[in-house]
Amino acid sequence: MHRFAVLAKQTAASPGCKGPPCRNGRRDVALRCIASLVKGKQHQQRFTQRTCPGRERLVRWNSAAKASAVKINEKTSREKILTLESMNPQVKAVEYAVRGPIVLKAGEIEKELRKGIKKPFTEVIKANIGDAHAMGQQPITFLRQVVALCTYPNLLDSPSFPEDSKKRARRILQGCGGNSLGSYSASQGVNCIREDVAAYIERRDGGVPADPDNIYLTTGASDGIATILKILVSGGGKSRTGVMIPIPQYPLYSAAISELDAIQVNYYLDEENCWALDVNELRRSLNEAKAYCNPKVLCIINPGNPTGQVQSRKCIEDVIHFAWEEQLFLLADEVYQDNIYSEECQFHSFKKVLYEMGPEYYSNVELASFHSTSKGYMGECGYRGGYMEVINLHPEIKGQLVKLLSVRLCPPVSGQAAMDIVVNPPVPGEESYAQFIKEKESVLDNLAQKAKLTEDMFNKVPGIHCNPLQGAMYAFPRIFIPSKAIEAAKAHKMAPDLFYCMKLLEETGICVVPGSGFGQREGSYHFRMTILPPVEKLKIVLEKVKDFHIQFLEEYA
Ligand SMILES: Cc1ncc(COP(=O)(O)O)c(C=O)c1O
Repeated sequence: MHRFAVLAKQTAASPGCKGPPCRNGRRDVALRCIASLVKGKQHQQRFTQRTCPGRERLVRWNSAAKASAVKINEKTSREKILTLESMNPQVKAVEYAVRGPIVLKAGEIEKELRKGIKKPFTEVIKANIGDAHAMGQQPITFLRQVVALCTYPNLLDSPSFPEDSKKRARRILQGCGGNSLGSYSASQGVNCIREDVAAYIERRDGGVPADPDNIYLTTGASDGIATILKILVSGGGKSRTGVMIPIPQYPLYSAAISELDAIQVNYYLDEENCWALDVNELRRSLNEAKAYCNPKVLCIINPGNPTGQVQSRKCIEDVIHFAWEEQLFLLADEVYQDNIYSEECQFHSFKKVLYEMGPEYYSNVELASFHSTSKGYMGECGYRGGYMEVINLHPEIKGQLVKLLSVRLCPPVSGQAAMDIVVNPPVPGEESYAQFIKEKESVLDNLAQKAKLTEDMFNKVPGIHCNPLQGAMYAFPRIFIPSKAIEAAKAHKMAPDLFYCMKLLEETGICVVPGSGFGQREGSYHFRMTILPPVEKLKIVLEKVKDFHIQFLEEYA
């Protein structure tokens, strides 16, 4: 019988009992007694019903045991090994605004709303992150059918699934060890999926060859980007690797650079010119950086996050030429390659432009480009699927890359299967084609409509200016913050745009990310908002932002 139960019985049976032995201060006994307090409560109830004379003593004993355990904890607890002072300073330096303080606050407000605490709004609208499904977007049926079949192959006998989805699923399963998504794949990814990725790239790039051996399936694009950066960073002092990133940037880059203790080298996008990338600015940034580090990586995000611009072919050529001239390793983040809304813009992959620039370029420039299941029309962020294509990599570095990837075994195989459907969707003549195209176009048309709506509505608000949203999923409007508000922000020890976004959240329930989380020119202020909410909700959000902004300007005039 449990020690406490025995003691409790004794106490109940004998009113003269001196109580449990933990009174003598023995730590082990007291700790065991504390562990049994829950059981003790059951006994207490029984004693109460029986009006047991030992009850009082038992209650006293319970509180004595609790008190002695607290003292023991005080005496025995040692200093933590892992503290803010002793932790990895590179990890401490990491910041990721997209899920930063504003999002924590949004979580707190949601909890308060659930508890029934009254607010000037009834729900928090999380327009802070590019998560389409979280905003109600429905999955692409064919993708989910294939993943479902791969996950539960018994469904392959079901008449509810179209034959083309079954064909895809069988092929993926055959590529998986043991015909199961539940087994590890090769570290570089399932072979047949890498073949499908290579075939997709060739189609996309008008026949420019792609070698499956250069394809690495990844845990979302984030994992590919972080892995390549890890291999690239070396040296100390002035030889430390400098990584050139756009400002504003997607904070995965600054976070990975901090974590690797590399040097962040900023180049600014030209807001006055629709966030275009100007090679003169790249040159300025590179030349300045050479004084304090060894800049050897140039990151490009196209279409841009948070800025939504789509680079022209000419601009891409200039960038490639610059990278070739300055011997920079190019990282082309192309996760929004399907998200182009402006009719004047077209997606050009860095790989294609590189090939078209001729052998001097395509045999020399080292390029890693990234794609993902998370964005586009599918928005399957949760599957953590992605790939990178790396070209002109030194053969020995290829070996090092595979070694590094193999330490983490493999990316999620379900994510690899999802990636396969992104690169190998139904084609004309297949049973699922019509539905697939309808769903895909519906999502993309809807996003295009919302991109235009957002730009137009923001530009009607005095003190807000929004560049055209040519691509991706975000607006990054510039906001005028009056000097009185800047002072108020200082008094709250907040960046002015964080102060603005906090107030927006607290007064309207709309959660957006301050521009300072992405970087912006000194003295300019922005926020990033996704255009993913359904149209009617987006209209409400934009109206609320408008009203808030006008009131904010009045308050701090
Ligand atoms: C520009 C950019 N690159 C990479 C990522 C990471 O995507 P994934 O979910 O594939 O890791 C994102 C996500 O928002 C992004 O916007």
